[in-house]
Amino acid sequence: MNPDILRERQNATFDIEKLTNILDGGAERTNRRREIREVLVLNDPDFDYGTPTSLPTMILKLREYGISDPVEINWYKSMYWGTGREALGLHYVMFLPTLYTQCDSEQFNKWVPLIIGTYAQTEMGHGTHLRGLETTATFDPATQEFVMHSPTVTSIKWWPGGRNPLFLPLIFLSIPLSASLFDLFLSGFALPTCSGIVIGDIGPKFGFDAVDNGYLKLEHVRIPRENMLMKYAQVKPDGSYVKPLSSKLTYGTMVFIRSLIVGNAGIVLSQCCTIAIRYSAVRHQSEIRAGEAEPQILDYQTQQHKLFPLLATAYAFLFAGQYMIDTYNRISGDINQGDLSEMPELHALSAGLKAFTTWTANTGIEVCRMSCGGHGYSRSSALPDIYVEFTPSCTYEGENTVMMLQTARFLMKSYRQVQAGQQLSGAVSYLNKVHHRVMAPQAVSSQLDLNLNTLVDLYEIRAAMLVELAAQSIQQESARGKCQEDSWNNSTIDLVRASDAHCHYMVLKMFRDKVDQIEDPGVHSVMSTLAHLYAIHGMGNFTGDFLQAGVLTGAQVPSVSKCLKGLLAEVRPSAVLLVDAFDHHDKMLNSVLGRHDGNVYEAMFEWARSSPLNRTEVHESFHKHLKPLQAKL
Ligand SMILES: CC/C=C\C/C=C\C/C=C\C/C=C\C/C=C\C/C=C\CC/C=C/C(=O)SCCNC(=O)CCNC(=O)[C@H](O)C(C)(C)COP(=O)(O)OP(=O)(O)OC[C@H]1O[C@@H](n2cnc3c(N)ncnc32)[C@H](O)[C@@H]1OP(=O)(O)O
Ligand SMILES: Cc1cc2nc3c(=O)[nH]c(=O)nc-3n(C[C@H](O)[C@H](O)[C@H](O)COP(=O)(O)OP(=O)(O)OC[C@H]3O[C@@H](n4cnc5c(N)ncnc54)[C@H](O)[C@@H]3O)c2cc1C
Repeated sequence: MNPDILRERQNATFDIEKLTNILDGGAERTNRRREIREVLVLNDPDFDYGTPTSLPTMILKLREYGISDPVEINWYKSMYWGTGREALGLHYVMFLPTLYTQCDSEQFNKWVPLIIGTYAQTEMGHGTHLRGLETTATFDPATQEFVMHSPTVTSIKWWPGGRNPLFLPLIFLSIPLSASLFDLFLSGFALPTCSGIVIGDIGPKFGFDAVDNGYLKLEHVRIPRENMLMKYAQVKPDGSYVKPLSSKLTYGTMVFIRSLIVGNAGIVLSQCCTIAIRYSAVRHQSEIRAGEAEPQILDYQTQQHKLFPLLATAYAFLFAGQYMIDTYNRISGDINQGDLSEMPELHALSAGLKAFTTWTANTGIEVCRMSCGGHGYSRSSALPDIYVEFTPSCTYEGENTVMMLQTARFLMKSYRQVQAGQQLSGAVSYLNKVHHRVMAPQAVSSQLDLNLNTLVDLYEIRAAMLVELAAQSIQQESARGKCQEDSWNNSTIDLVRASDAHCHYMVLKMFRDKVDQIEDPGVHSVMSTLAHLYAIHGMGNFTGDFLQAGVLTGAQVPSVSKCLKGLLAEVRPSAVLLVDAFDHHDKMLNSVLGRHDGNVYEAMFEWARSSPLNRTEVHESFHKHLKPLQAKL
């Protein structure tokens, strides 16, 4: 083991295993996750790590081991495939959940055990604006069929992931059927028997290469009436239409996946922090004091400033992910019982946190990569591949700006309810105080009150102020004679800023609540330090907001930076231990720089030597191209 890494792991001030258990949701979950990883994957003789041919093996293994719990499926898949996306991802996180939530019982029993499918909602002309989708579904009572058709080039279904070229069970959305906006259809197209179907691949992408994103053009293709997913809405044999409780129930799968993405952003950021911080502990470069040995780059304050706030953010997002999925499960359970009262709040929370966490993680991955210098640009680091695979999450499952505006819609509606004298509950209850809050600066002293609860309050006031400013922008636009829609559009910069601040406050609050639950003194102490770092770092980035909200004075601004520097130094001794607690296995991380043993240089040389370009002493291209040319010169 690299001596630097060894030294970093001595004198731990907290129990790493206990922190890993907290991240997993308990010791039992940690043990089960490791059992799946060590026994069912790594020690399985049939396991050939991540090669395409192993996809069928993976499916059969999941059945052989009786792994059916969605989270355990994901543990198995992520061990099998490492940090990359894989062809079945969409099947597990969109196709199956749609069947689970949108099929009636007869359809569920008929289809769920049997098929692998994709989710074809987006069209070439519309991804965000679902009410603009053009694919038609016309019911033919004479044959009890729906005629599916792509009337225009822009209506061609575009992007469905995992588009199996042989058998194409897919769920797709078509344009409105009477009062309902969308209905989901399951259409088992076995290509040889279905004319009128044109499918193909949409071509090379920025990444996401393990997933074959395709296109689908339908020319008056007929499918049985029974293929409409009928849990919430039905078309009867006589063609009459039974409306769903809410047209938004069709959007349920998107809410589910957005809820998952929040935690996934934390996982991906934790992977990158593991790589960059372990590497920074073994990389020596330049000198701090002339004549002395080259220091670990982790001892440079700038390196700590790049990485430690991201480390804190990774923990924050992992805890936010736990909160989000728990909230999703609770509210979707109520929805299943017919209680839709919290559906708007679930939509607003999942949409906003999905955008907030993916935007931040996306930027963070690049900071981690660049903090590793040239070796960060090498594929051996895994960081370029992680970035390429993660960055579309800012676009898919709801383009981030649009998602932030959905949250803003909910915030504006809540603000208006407060103005009308209503008492709010839930995540926006802080708006109840928006008119009564004394936004006086803290005590005159130039020292910041570092109590975590106080910091959460400051973020709450900042969010409330920005919500009010956005609402006032809309009111001012209306007062200038603009229609409601133009008033909204002319305020969308403020609206996104308000949603971002709302999400920032929510994430810090969740972090604080999680820290409050930690009983082990050592773990509580180090997590409290990270939560403070997360809050103070945010105050440094958005100082203007806190000044404008009147909760920070000009005299206190220098202490924000001073406090930040102190927290960076406080985290330094525990940095490697904090990434060890993420418990990412070398095989899954697949990074020469992020190895648990820190033996980077030896592994990098071996990695380079294994390159196909190094299979022969002299590359074949010399004999094929250069040598003949030299002979002619
Ligand atoms: C089974 C496995 C389980 C666990 C495994 C564990 C972990 C898994 C591990 C990793 C997984 C993590 C990450 C996944 C990684 C990758 C995923 C894999 C592949 C990704 C492939 C990508 C697929 C896709 O992209 S699918 C297509 C996605 N498309 C969208 O999201 C479309 C976005 N657009 C919209 O949602 C809507 O058009 C809109 C923007 C919301 C606007 O719609 P509309 O114009 O109708 O709405 P209005 O703005 O007019 O508002 C009307 C009204 O409706 C309310 N509303 C809107 N949406 C919703 C909703 N979803 N729910 C509830 N209510 C909604 C809105 O609030 C308005 O209400 P009010 O009028 O009252 O304000
Ligand atoms: C890797 C990947 C995989 C995908 N997999 C699937 C899949 O399996 N199934 C599927 O159905 N789809 C899939 N998609 C498609 C994805 O859901 C859409 O790309 C996404 O919903 C965005 O829609 P769009 O591409 O039409 O972008 P647009 O909505 O056209 O966005 C373009 C720009 O317009 C802006 N904009 C749009 N509307 C508004 C508004 N109301 N207010 C302000 N700004 C606005 C956006 O902010 C953005 O800047 C995938 C996409 C990617 C990248």
